[in-house]
Amino acid sequence: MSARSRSTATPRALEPGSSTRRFLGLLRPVRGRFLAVVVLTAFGVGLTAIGPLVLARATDTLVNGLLGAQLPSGQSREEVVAALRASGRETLAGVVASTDLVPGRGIDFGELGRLLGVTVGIYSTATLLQLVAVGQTNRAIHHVMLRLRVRVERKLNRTPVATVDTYGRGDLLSRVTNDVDNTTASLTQAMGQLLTACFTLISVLVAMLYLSPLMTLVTLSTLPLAVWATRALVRRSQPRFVAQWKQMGALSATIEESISGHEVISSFHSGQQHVAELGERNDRWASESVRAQVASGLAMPLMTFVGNLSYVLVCVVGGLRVASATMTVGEIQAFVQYGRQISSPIGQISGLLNELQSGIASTARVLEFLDGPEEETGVPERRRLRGRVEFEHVDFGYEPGKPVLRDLSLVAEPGETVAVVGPTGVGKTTLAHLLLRFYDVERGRVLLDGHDVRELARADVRSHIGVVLQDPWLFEGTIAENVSYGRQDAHRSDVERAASRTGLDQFVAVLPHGLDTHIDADGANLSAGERQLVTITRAFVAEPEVLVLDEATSAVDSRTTMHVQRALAELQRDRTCLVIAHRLATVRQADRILVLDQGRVVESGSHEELLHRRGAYAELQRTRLEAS
Ligand SMILES: Nc1ncnc2c1ncn2[C@@H]1O[C@H](COP(=O)(O)OP(=O)(O)OP(=O)(O)O)[C@@H](O)[C@H]1O
Repeated sequence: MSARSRSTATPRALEPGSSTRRFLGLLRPVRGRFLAVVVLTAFGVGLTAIGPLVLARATDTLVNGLLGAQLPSGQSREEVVAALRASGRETLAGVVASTDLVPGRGIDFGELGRLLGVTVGIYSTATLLQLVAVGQTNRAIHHVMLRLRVRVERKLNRTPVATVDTYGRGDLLSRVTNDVDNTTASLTQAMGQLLTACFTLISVLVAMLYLSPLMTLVTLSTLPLAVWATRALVRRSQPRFVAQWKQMGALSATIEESISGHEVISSFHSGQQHVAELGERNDRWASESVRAQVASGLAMPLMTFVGNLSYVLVCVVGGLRVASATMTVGEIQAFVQYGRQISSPIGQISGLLNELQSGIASTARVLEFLDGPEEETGVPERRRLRGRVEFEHVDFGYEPGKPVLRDLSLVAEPGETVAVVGPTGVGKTTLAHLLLRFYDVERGRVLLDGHDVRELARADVRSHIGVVLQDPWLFEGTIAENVSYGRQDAHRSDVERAASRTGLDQFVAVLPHGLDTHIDADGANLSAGERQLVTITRAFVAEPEVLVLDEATSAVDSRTTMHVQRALAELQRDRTCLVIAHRLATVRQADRILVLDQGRVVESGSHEELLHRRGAYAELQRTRLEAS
């Protein structure tokens, strides 16, 4: 691979800080809705925090009534307190002094009912606001997710082949599926639970401070312990989550291999070996996953423990405060409630931050892919070329220090059929990769009608080159859709004309819906020959000036060979044709045969000329004949 293309093909890793920023940046397109969610959540949670204050009043009304009913009427509260103190009942005196009861008066049910009504109203409104916030959150996240998936889909279509190779197909698959899902789940949590937890923390803190700064301090005295535990857990779990998602990528790669190579695996009975490898990767993923989950799973029990500690402190100190008449029983009850309300968001925030780490790690992987190099887009200029192909002193290697082509030069004149032969792995297919700009040369030039292909847009180059590969690629859809894939603006008449020229029409005539017959993914319900006829017809529709045939007839059964040969001959007529020949039987008709060896063209001529010369080609023929 060239130094230039190598540097652009390598994906860059994101800085940890910038990935968090960009994770939150995903919410930018829905900022209006996000703001609405923030406001709704703030009000909803704020109301919930007011609830215990009203309930405190209700409790005090109850305590006042219960105590008051037992005290003699006709005395003032102060007189009752003094009498209790005189009889040595200090604690009860303190409790009575902390209230505003009227001796002899029982429970004020009217006041109690009103307070309970207010409480129900507060909690109902809070629930309603939070429900609306959840609805808005879901809509916003749905929108963000949709945009992200569209971006990923677009990017996939623009990612250069070289970059896909760099990631590895399985890892890429995992980035665009698992990591996108995980990003979405984390955003939902960040926008929902995390927001609620943060607002709860703030509003409860304000309510507690309003009631009693001292008791607030007592309630929060366990906070440093909670913060320390949270930070320790986050530090431990973040690298574990990154490792977990990395292992998930590797696992997906193995699964993808076993699906795409299913037939080969079955035919070589190597299923067991594959299962073993899958098992090993699965184990590695499971072990990373367990480590990550154990680290983050410790958060909840730890926070519950800290919460309970604070509860005990509030009860003890609160009891003393009531006895010393500085607080009411209702207020202490409110603090018990607040203590619970505040311990839950502290625990939640730590747990959610842990999960967010996993989401941010996934986002970094998705963004790394989205930031990766891409091919220029745009509609190719549709102008006719003569179709002259030239490789001029080309040097190229996929990996540094491993050259494949060395100072290679060749010319295919317009309309000429040039076959390239040579030992396996010598670089024949690489010629097609360079011509199509899947990769760029390291040194030298590849010229199309005299233009350096690197100076033309990739889409432009490819619009002039038709490719028929060894392994026909078909997608799920009708035969006509598969054929017209060769040219976006192809009409039905173009498809029909091409089908009649390649003979595909005769094959589809017996199918139930002709050209509109639906084919499975990869054309599994067609024979190999039929699949190839479809791809040849596809190349026909595109009307390219140059054709690359990658040993197009190798996978064809004898019944269809003749048809495919005829279709190919028709396709080759009046076009420059580069035949990447992996078998020698198919090259005899070529105008010229080039023999590649050690990265160079070592012989050139017609079949007869080369045989006569008794050089590399004759040697290749002889070894092949002996081998067969
Ligand atoms: N994407 C890639 N990344 C790294 N190396 C590659 C890549 N594609 C091919 N190669 C290597 O480059 C060399 C040339 O490969 P190429 O496919 O061009 O050979 P070929 O002559 O077409 O072989 P065959 O006749 O067996 O198909 C081989 O050593 C191959 O292993």
